[in-house]
Amino acid sequence: MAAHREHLRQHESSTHDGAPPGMNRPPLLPLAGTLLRLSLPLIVFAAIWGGLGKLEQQAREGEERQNISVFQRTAAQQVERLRSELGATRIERVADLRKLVARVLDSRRDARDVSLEIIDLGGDHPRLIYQDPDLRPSTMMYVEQLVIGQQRWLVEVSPLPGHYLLNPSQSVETLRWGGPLIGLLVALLVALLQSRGRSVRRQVLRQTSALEHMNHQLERSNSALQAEIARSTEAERSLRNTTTLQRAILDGSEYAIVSTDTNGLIELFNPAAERIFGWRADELVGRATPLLFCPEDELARLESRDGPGFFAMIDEARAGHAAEPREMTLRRKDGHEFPASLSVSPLHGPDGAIRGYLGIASDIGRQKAAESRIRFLAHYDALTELPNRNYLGQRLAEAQEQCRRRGEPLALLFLDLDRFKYVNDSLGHHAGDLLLQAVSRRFMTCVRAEDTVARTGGDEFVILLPSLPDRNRAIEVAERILAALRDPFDIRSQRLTISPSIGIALYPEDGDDAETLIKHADAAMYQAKAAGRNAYRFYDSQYARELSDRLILENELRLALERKQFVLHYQPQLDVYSGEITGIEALLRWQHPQHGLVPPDRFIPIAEDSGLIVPIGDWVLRAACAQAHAWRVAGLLDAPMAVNLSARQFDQPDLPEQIASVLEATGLPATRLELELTESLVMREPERSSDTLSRCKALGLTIAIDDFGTGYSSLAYLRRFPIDRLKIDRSFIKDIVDEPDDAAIAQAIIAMAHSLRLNVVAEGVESDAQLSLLRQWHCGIYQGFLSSRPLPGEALTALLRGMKAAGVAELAPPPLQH
Ligand SMILES: Nc1nc2c(ncn2[C@@H]2O[C@H](COP(=O)(O)OP(=O)(O)OP(=O)(O)O)[C@@H](O)[C@H]2O)c(=O)[nH]1
Repeated sequence: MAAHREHLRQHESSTHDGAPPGMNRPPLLPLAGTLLRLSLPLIVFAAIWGGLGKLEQQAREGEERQNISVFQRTAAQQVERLRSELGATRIERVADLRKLVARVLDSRRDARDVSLEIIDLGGDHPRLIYQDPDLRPSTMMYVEQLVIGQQRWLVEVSPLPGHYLLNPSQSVETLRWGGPLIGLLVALLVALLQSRGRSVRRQVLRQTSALEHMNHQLERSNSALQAEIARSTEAERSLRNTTTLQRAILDGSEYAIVSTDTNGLIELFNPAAERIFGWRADELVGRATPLLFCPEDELARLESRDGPGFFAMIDEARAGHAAEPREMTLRRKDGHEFPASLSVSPLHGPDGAIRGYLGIASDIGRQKAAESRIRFLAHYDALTELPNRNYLGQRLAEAQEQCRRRGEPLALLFLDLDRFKYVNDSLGHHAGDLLLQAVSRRFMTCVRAEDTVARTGGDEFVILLPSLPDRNRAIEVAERILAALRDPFDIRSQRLTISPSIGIALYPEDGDDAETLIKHADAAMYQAKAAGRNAYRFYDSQYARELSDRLILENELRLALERKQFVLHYQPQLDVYSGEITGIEALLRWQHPQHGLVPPDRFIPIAEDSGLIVPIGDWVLRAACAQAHAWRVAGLLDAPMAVNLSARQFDQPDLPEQIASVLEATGLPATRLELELTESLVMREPERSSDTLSRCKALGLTIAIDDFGTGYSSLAYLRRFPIDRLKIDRSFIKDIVDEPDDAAIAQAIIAMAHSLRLNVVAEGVESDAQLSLLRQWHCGIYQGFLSSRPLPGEALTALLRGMKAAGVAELAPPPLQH
């Protein structure tokens, strides 16, 4: 209202001043305004005055014209009368005439209203005959010539004073004064009307502005009302949704939701509550909590057992606070108790007062079980339920501390099952698991209660023997374990035998801390494995060092490929008679950044054991094929390239496809690739080997058996394989000159190979004498230092270029002369 009044005040002041509020009007404007306001009355005044003045003028002129005509008529009558009166009389003299005239005129003086003057025009000069004594100069005059006898007179008639006046009549006079007066009055009226109009306009403006303001107010209230209506519609909708949502939450909740009044009488019991407590809602509504779910003595017990329990929570709810969920034991209808999480919070009515309580409970039995399982798994192995590596660490630390204090030794046995992988591979993982469980149980029978048997991973176990009287006790346990596993296990109706390899480390002599002890026991276990398995070994620092060197080498070997530390050396194979190059063998070398060229026998076994041989072998195959192709393209050499294959490579099911793709990638024809496989490799699984070799052979490759003679296999047996060549191991060639037995064996191999139509290559030929014997025995090809050491690719390329330039095809020394 105050704002409205202020608005009106501002509006009024703006309409009064004729300028918007806050604006300074120039001082001339009021004057101009006043003049503007006065202009209409002035115009009206002038118009009326002018109009009535014109009327007065016309009336006056009319009156004058009328007076003149009356006067002229009267004057003419007077003159006519005079003529008639004078005409009747004989006048001899002017003086007589004058007298007569005077007399005539005087006789009717009283009745007359005009004066006369008669002038004689008969003489030389006009002569005044008669002049009325009452004659007064006048603006009106009637003149007529009067001829009487011989006399010519000019009669001038003038009105007597007071007669035929030209003064306006009363009405004209009224008009004369009435004009300005009426003009003034009308102007005043106009001014009055103007002022009234302005005031009315102001009033109308004020009312209009007030109406507009009210209109605005109305619009505002209208939109506020509409917003309010929309809000309340929305609130209604959301309330409906909330109610549906609440119902859905109550029905769908996995938590038991129970609401009570302030006296603890149940009002609501949701489906989850029915499930959890075993009561139906209709059995409980109106009954009192909490005794339904927890008997009094149980509540008291809870209070004392769990500290601030149920009642503390209710007290908190009564105080208006939602209590933190508490874990407590609750009871089902059938009396069964279960661990639960319960929270109680107050329910407030619209006035803010507490109108009841809401309890939310969940059965945390499974959660508790899961927690205890997690706790268990943090310390125990899930499969065998033996302590795990983590828990072993704790126990070991405790035992060590105890032994240190007591000055007693301690033994750590590291056990790994021998060839456990085969159990998994042949009978499946599940059988492997069952075996691990059975083995664990047997281990437990071999130790005292204070000992710890832990499973540290896979098929590895650690047995901790604290407070040893002496090292014999460790031996005793190790032997007991070996003996315990000697009896077969019955796993899924299969009788299985498994043995362990055991490494033993002693505290304090083999290590002062847990990590070292475990590492050394592990190293000793490797030694037991190396010694043929199913055995135990005490830690031996020398052996451990070697093992550690080997591990270091293995790690370096893993990086060698990507660091491009491998190189190929090539050794030519020569015709024993002509000395021509009939083939090249690719030999792998490791260019170690610190140790220089590492001999293959130092790293190939490691590569094979670790599986690294597969990617390395693949690299060898590609590099050798690429080099052979390069020599062919350069026109330097067109002989087969021999590449050694490891067992792991050979075992790859898609080996032929891999070789085919390498040949395609490098461009080398299959006929220019020879695969060398050791005798023991192909004899491992003869059927599979035969199949793989046939598939390789089908590509067009040549197959050679390497190191022949070392694998104790019979040549007759080898015939079953699709092979092209035999390579006699250098150990047989080495002494053929001096050892007749070796010579006989070599000769026999060559002869038998010939009978089977196989080519024979003698390896490791270093002397002319050896070569000469080989020639005698018709061994077709040889390879060895005698002709060339294995050479780097560039060196052999240079050699081949030299031979080509010299036009020689033989690399061999000149044949010996006998
Ligand atoms: N069934 C089963 N096998 C497992 C489990 N953990 C690891 N293994 C297998 O156990 C085998 C352990 O093999 P290794 O110890 O390396 O080799 P091995 O065959 O025992 O041979 P050696 O130890 O050299 O005698 C691997 O094949 C793993 O896959 C397990 O929990 N259950």
